[in-house]
Amino acid sequence: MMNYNLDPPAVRAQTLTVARGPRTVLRSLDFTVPPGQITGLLGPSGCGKSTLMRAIVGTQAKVTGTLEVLGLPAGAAPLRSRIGYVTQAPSVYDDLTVRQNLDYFAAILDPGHAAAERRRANVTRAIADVDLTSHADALAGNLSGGQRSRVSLAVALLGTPELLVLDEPTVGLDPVLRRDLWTLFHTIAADRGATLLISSHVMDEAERCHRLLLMREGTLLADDTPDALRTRTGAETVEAAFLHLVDEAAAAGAPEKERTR
Ligand SMILES: Nc1ncnc2c1ncn2[C@@H]1O[C@H](COP(=O)(O)OP(=O)(O)OP(=O)(O)O)[C@@H](O)[C@H]1O
Repeated sequence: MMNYNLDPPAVRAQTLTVARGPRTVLRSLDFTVPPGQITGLLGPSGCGKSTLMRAIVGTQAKVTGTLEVLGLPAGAAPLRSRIGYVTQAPSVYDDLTVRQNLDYFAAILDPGHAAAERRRANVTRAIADVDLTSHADALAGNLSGGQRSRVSLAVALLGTPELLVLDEPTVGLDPVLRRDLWTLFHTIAADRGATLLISSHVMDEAERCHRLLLMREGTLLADDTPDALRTRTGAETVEAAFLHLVDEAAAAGAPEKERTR
């Protein structure tokens, strides 16, 4: 398929390798993440999704190879305000209200008396973005799991980031909340032109992404659209396509593994 998107990629990795302790957990990855789209990072638990996200946001040590984010080396200081990152554990203070949580993070992001008005507007907008306006004055400790996840997401949206990196944002949520969050992700991509990189190990969420990076054991099995993956493998679902690629890689890689043992 021709690629008419001439914008520079939001993320570009070349021979990206990451070690954690004595183990190599990402092995020579080559991929790009196109701007303004939702890219899903999918693979089983422990395959390296969080490690890859940490490398992209610049919090991971022992990264080698090339990793450019929004045209700059990953971890470069100017990227801090251009990237929103939500980790798996919601970073929310239970003894503060939703608005107070947002006020706190806004003060770190955009400090100073002169910025007070802008901070207030950004906090109100971020709360509205995640549909929590009616709960703005509720204590975070009294919110449901899904609402707490949305507070974390609102924190990430505060600085109107160009790149949102969301580590398993829907884990543990019921199907209705998961659907609502995916609707919100699509709205953020469409309305703001933001790039979203979203990890999940739930394969049905893959169908909601524009593009997919399928991972297994620190390697990339595929970097494609859901449609192209299904067509290429003759599978009906992305899950079946993933399993097909796992079998294919195992068949191709087994002798190599034996040789390097
Ligand atoms: N602090 C650490 N020190 C050493 N190895 C680690 C550390 N954290 C993770 N690992 C290893 O790195 C590999 C990749 O872990 P990572 O958390 O990136 O996987 P993941 O795909 O995000 O998993 P999950 O879906 O369960 O969150 C795993 O084998 C894990 O055991």
